[in-house]
Amino acid sequence: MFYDNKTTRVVVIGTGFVGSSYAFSLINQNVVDELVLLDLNKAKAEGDAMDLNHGLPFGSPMKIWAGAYSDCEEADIVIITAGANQKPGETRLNLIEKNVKIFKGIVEDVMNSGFNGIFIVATNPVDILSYATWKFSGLPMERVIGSGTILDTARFRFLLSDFFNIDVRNIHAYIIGEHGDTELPVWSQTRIGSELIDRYIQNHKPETTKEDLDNIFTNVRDAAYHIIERKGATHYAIAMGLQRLTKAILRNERSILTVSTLLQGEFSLDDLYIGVPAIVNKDGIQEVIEIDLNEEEKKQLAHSADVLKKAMDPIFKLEQ
Ligand SMILES: NC(=O)C1=CN([C@@H]2O[C@H](COP(=O)(O)OP(=O)(O)OC[C@H]3O[C@@H](n4cnc5c(N)ncnc54)[C@H](O)[C@@H]3O)[C@@H](O)[C@H]2O)C=CC1
Ligand SMILES: CC(=O)C(=O)O
Repeated sequence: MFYDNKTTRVVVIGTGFVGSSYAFSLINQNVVDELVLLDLNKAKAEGDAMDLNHGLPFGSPMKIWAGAYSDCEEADIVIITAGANQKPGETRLNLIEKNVKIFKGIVEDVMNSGFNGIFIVATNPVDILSYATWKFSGLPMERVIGSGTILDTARFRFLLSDFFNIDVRNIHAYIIGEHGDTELPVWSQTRIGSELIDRYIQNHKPETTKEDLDNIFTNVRDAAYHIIERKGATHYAIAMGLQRLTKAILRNERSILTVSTLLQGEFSLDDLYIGVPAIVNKDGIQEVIEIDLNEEEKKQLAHSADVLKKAMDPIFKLEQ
């Protein structure tokens, strides 16, 4: 891996909007030595590999090719961005049946290659497909990571930064729960610089109303609908989030990111993947950070988990 000078390899399965934007983000950040692109539409993966290779004289040396499942054997990370995306008006949960079927085939093919690295899952509904990948692969939960609410947290931090006119890097805030309609903002732990948000408002922007804050969250939760209505897909920001997650793994960064991971009693939840803060290192998930939630946030998280469980139960009962 990168941190111990071994050649690093990432395989991207699904080079649509998200997969190809992720590949572009990876090469611009000099994150990996070898990048393999794989798609059902082989010509698309080949075209992307050619196009990205032609950019290398402007970047750093690396190898990029359109490959096959056998290339997964040597991969540190296989990232799955394949499958259906939402059409205008569709929820992420509407995609469950078709994408679980696609995932069964993909994960089996990856595992048959002898793959023994870390899966990152981005396809929606991402919490349920991460759980499916964990089940289908038989890998330890540490090595199957969903993008979870990494994107929602970024949207939240951006909108807070915009509202308070403060550098986004000084906004410390999390969205947790389902990457979807039942996600929640952790207002009780939100900080601007080192000040809790309530105190920051009192001291610096006392005209802020509850409605202002509610609007910020609503725009986070509904961002995908707003973007899909306008351009059919969201891909740049998630690509950058996936690149950030990849770097945290390959460089053993121990970054705290709101990823989708298996809960085993944390937050009083069990046997589901859901977005929560966790430390990410070279082995994947090092530890879930069980942040303090207030009573309302606990209820909202329990509701989000309940909605996910109800959506996934029929699928996984059928699988058994
Ligand atoms: N987790 C997150 O925050 C986000 C997740 N997404 C999700 O990412 C997924 C991909 O979205 P887009 O890239 O916009 O879709 P897209 O339609 O542009 O790309 C999907 C690609 O998957 C390929 N594919 C389908 N079945 C395959 C298989 N069995 N093997 C290999 N490749 C296969 C297709 O040929 C296509 O190139 C969707 O489920 C979308 O909802 C999108 C944005 C953010
Ligand atoms: C599509 C999606 O999941 C998002 O942009 O949040």
